[in-house]
Amino acid sequence: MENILSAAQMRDTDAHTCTTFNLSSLQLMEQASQSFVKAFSRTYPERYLKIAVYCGTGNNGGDGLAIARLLYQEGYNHLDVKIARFSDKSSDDFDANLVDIESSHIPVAELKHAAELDVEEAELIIDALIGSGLNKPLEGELRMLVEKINKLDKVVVAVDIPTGFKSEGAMKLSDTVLVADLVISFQRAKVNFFLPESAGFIREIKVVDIGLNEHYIQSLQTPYYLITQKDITSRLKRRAKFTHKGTYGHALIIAGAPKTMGAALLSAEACMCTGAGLTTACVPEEGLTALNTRVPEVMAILNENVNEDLTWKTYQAVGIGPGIGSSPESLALLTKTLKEYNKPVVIDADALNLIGQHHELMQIIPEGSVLTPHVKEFDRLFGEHVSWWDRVVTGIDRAKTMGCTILLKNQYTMIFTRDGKCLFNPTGSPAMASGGMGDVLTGIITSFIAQGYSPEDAVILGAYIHGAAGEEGNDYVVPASSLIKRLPATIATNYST
Ligand SMILES: NC(=O)C1=CN([C@@H]2O[C@H](COP(=O)(O)OP(=O)(O)OC[C@H]3O[C@@H](n4cnc5c(N)ncnc54)[C@H](O)[C@@H]3O)[C@@H](O)[C@H]2O)[C@H](O)CC1
Ligand SMILES: [K+]
Repeated sequence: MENILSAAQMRDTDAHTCTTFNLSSLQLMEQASQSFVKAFSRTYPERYLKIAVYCGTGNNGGDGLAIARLLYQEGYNHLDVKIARFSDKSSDDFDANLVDIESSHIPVAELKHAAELDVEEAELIIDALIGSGLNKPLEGELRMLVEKINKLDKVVVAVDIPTGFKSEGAMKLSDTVLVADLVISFQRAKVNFFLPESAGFIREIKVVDIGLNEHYIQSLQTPYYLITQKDITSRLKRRAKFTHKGTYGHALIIAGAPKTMGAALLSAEACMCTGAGLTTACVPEEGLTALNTRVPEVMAILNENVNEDLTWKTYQAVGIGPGIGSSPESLALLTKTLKEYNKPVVIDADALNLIGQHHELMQIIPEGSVLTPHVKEFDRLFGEHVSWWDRVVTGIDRAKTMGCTILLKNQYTMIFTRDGKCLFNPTGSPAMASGGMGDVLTGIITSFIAQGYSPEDAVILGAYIHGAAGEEGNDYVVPASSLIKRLPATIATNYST
């Protein structure tokens, strides 16, 4: 997994890299600027593009000056630099780069006030005003300048971090941020890039290697990690020769009510297609024909007969919740499951809402269980939150205190582990924003547990594979039932590469 660093850890790595690699901070700035220019010229190869580089007077501004010089050398000759000099402070490396640029042919203008900016001829603006050094919300002249640039409606490419964007901590949608079409960020994505509030400020992100000491970075402690494909390949086990259905476990999916049988069908079919040796669905009698017709591979027990028909030890994994509703019978079934199945349970949808309404059930959730809420279910369980950052804080805390893995669904789904980490899943697409997706995920995770994966690995694999299957084909929308059909192939591609 890739660890995600705080701004302070980034500064620390910066200094450590200079010492261990015998580099000056100016040389590191040059490396970072070269990496930016490489990524920039791949995205915007047109050398006639009119570009304005807006620089602050710290190291982000220093990068901006070096970037302008390097772009000019690369043939981007319709280029000018604007320096926002709203204070007397400047960094040494900014000053050094200013000397270099002043001896070049690039026009440089200094703004002492935001009001001095009237027309902007450039088609594209490079934002090098402030990066990771942001220490308070934008105000005064800088805020006015950023608001003015935002109104220009130009393409904006930010250096490292958009000006005014906090790399960690709670964001407010009312914050003033220079809205970026693209952020070319140094070495690691910043944690707030993964939270939904960032959508209003950032359209696309590219992370470039600037030559920081990776060995050192990996030694740094952080609660935040990004899941990579390697984590999936290293976890997924091949199906060995001479194995049989008994090798891959028997999963029980408790789902569905007469009017919401679709949830049970999707969940059970996803469980089967993820590779559980056997899948049984516990459903109402009204759903039996649908189940037998739609997924003949899945066996059934009737939820009204559970007391006679259910033998817990038959099942290596149990998933409960999709479409069960909130009837007293569902509450009784959930309570029975949590009390009697003394292994981890995958808890989703209506089961989470029932726990939200009957908080005493929290106490009987088996150790190691998996909770898979979407944002509303998360808030019903743990209380209202005003920002996604606050949810991250709560998720980390609750996963530890409950001894459970909590998966909070999102564009970058967050997985809170029992040992206090927050893992971001990179796969998935807005095409997956449609009904039934969560039911499918419950089936996938339950299936991986039945096959012998630990609940935490099952969640990591489940979130990644679910998202990867949704991305395939780049479709406008992926109905949950089509995603299920892709699962066997998606799993196979991820263990064979
Ligand atoms: N390891 C790396 O990632 C490298 C990063 N580089 C670049 O350096 C910046 C960070 O530079 P720094 O000098 O620390 O800060 P900034 O340039 O972002 O900010 C300058 C300065 O601005 C002041 N300030 C902060 N908040 C406000 C505010 N709200 N209003 C007004 N002024 C404000 C504060 O005093 C800051 O110090 C990083 O993003 C990269 O672009 C290196 O070039 C290479 C290695
Ligand atoms: K910036």
